[in-house]
Amino acid sequence: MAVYADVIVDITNEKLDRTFQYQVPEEMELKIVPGVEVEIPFGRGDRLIRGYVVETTDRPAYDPAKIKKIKRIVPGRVPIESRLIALAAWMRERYGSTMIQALKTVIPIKKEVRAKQKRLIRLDLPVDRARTYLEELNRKHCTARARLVQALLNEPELDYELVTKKLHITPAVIKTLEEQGVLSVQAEQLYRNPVRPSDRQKTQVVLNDQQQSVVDQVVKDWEQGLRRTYLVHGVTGSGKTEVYMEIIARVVADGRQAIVLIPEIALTFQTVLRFYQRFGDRISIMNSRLSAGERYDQFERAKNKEISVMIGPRSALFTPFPNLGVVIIDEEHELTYKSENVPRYHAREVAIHRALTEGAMVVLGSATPSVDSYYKALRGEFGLFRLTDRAKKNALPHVYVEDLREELRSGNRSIFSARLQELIQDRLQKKEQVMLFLNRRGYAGFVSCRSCGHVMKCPHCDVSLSMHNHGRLVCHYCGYEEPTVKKCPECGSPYIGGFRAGTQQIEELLKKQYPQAGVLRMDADTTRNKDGHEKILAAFANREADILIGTQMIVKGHDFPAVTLVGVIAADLSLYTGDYLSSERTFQLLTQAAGRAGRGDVPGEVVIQTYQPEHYAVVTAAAQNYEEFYQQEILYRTISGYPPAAHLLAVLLSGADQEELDRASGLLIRQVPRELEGLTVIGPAEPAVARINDIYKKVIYLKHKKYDTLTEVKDHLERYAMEQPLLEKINMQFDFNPMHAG
Ligand SMILES: Nc1ncnc2c1ncn2[C@@H]1O[C@H](COP(=O)(O)OP(=O)(O)OP(=O)(O)O)[C@@H](O)[C@H]1O
Ligand SMILES: [Zn+2]
Ligand SMILES: [Zn+2]
Repeated sequence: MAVYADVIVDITNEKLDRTFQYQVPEEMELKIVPGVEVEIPFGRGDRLIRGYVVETTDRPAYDPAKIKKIKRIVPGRVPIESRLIALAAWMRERYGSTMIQALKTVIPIKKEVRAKQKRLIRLDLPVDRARTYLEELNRKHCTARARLVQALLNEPELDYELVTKKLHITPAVIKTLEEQGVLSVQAEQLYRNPVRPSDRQKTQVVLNDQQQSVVDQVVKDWEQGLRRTYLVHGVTGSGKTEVYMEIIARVVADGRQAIVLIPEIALTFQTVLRFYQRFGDRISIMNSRLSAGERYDQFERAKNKEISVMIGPRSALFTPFPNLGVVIIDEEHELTYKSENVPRYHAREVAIHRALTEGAMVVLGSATPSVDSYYKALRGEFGLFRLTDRAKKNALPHVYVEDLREELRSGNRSIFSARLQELIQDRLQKKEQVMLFLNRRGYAGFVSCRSCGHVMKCPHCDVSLSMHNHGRLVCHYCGYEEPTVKKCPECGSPYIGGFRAGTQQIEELLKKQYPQAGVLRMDADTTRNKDGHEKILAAFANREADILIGTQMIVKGHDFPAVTLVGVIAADLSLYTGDYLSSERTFQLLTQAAGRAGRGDVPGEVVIQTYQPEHYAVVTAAAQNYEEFYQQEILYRTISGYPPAAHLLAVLLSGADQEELDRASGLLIRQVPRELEGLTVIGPAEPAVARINDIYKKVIYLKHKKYDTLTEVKDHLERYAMEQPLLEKINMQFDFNPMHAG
């Protein structure tokens, strides 16, 4: 059978989907795979040009007699483009998508956008005068200006964006200082080739024994040509970032490049500055605010080896470094590493695959490693290192767990426990700051008893049931339903229902109870406007308010030294999100929230409020005991057959016509090859949100011990869908080991 190849001739073009089909000469058949660079006759004159194979097929797109033949495979070194196309092909197969969707994920799209001019802020005062000025600002409590001058004293040149977005300083403040002659704002050209006056040696710390031992072992492997994945489990503040930088420095010294993935929310000014001080303009920072043009420029600079280190969120993983040496993934447990767009890839898996094919290593780091990575580390798949001590020796905060059932029993109906109220009062008096955290993630419609803590769960899936609009309790995995209860089946109490508490409600209560307190609220409502996010954080950093209320947006990466109390209003909100990750997520959120308290000189306190004080996620988080949490959690995953003990594939179906969708999902579920041993089929069920904008949704779950079995099923369903007219009207997407609730 003849084989045809779709070839792309200009991958920098916006139209990645413009491919041209060629016939593959028989002798090349085994070598023609996605990514291979080929020479092809092109256009009327059949002039020879180069292109890349993106896909092969046995179906000709048009009359086979008119399809030209590939001339030859371009010999020599495999260009980075080839490797990225091969990576896209791997992602397509592993996660399920079209080749074009995969290519668009991996390859930056060049648009005719004029890149915005980058600006730089430079200190214009001599250092001693700047110091005097800083003292004066501090005396007058001009906190925003003081913070900027302090930052400029640490690093005399700063990226403008960095200062406004990450240091939370408003343009007005910069303007004022500029008018006073303290600093000047300059344009990009100067930025690109800056004279770097700062003495970098000064900022380099001496690694402690634990840190040094990690670096030594990784470097030893590196020098011996061993390429592995490592997991660094280090408590908050244990100095993981220093370890990363040391490893990067070693790799860069060999002429290789490094990618550092950091969740955008944790990509704070302090972090960026540390990399900047160490590697100067060999680094580049990526964030989601960059225009397509800016992103493209950055990738070009990476390809041309103008930079050696790329720092950014998930998509920075595709930086086209020609000679990649290491990929670092900080906060590797973060959900944002899993893409919510097709192909729904996980950056950790893709990083490991990319590293494998390019001879690079991978370093994962977290204070609360994902159960998935820890499982692999314990099995020897990843090298495991532990950093058990804080580098600066300041103590971890004291954690109180407050039982909300007890509060109810003793007549306290407020959403603040007696302990939290007392501690808030104390901090207001001492003029220290408080963060209150409502861990609402996604849709949490669980039903629980406020008297005994009982939670309504699915009898088949061991996840919490969700209350739906139609007044029934539904399991998001298997579709099991039961009527809403009026009385607690455990204790008979009438106080059973959905948990309802919003950030706005908390704000109103606080204002009533502590009229003297300045309160800021950060949630989807208050951050809707452009820069709303930054303005709130800036105001809090400037101590314009005593209390900051927020959702998970406030727990990550922000360093507020005056915060000495953190309250978690209801740990239960993330304990029962109706999916198998809820305990893991809760443990991480509680640990991270606790990590916000006592970053300065005064030790911190944390109050965790819950109806389930005996839940292992709460107990182990309060004790800061990861090992114990992991042991309990892996037991649950193993018994219930959830990842990493088994793999889960969600087949997401959607369509505008409910009746068609029902028929299509019925057809599809009958196509699942049930004879495959060990395969569990669940559904079709309604997901958490069963209808959005009049588009109906259904989900089928497939479970198996082996990932590859699930990709086989996926391939089978894809083929079936292409031939079945009804399924053409239905949108079908695959999500392997889904991480987003519902
Ligand atoms: N060996 C060291 N000697 C002195 N200070 C250190 C050392 N290593 C790290 N530090 C300092 O300790 C603080 C915490 O270090 P770092 O941010 O690297 O920790 P981390 O593990 O990445 O923290 P987190 O998990 O909170 O992000 C930083 O201020 C850093 O400069
Ligand atoms: Zn009860
Ligand atoms: Zn169920």
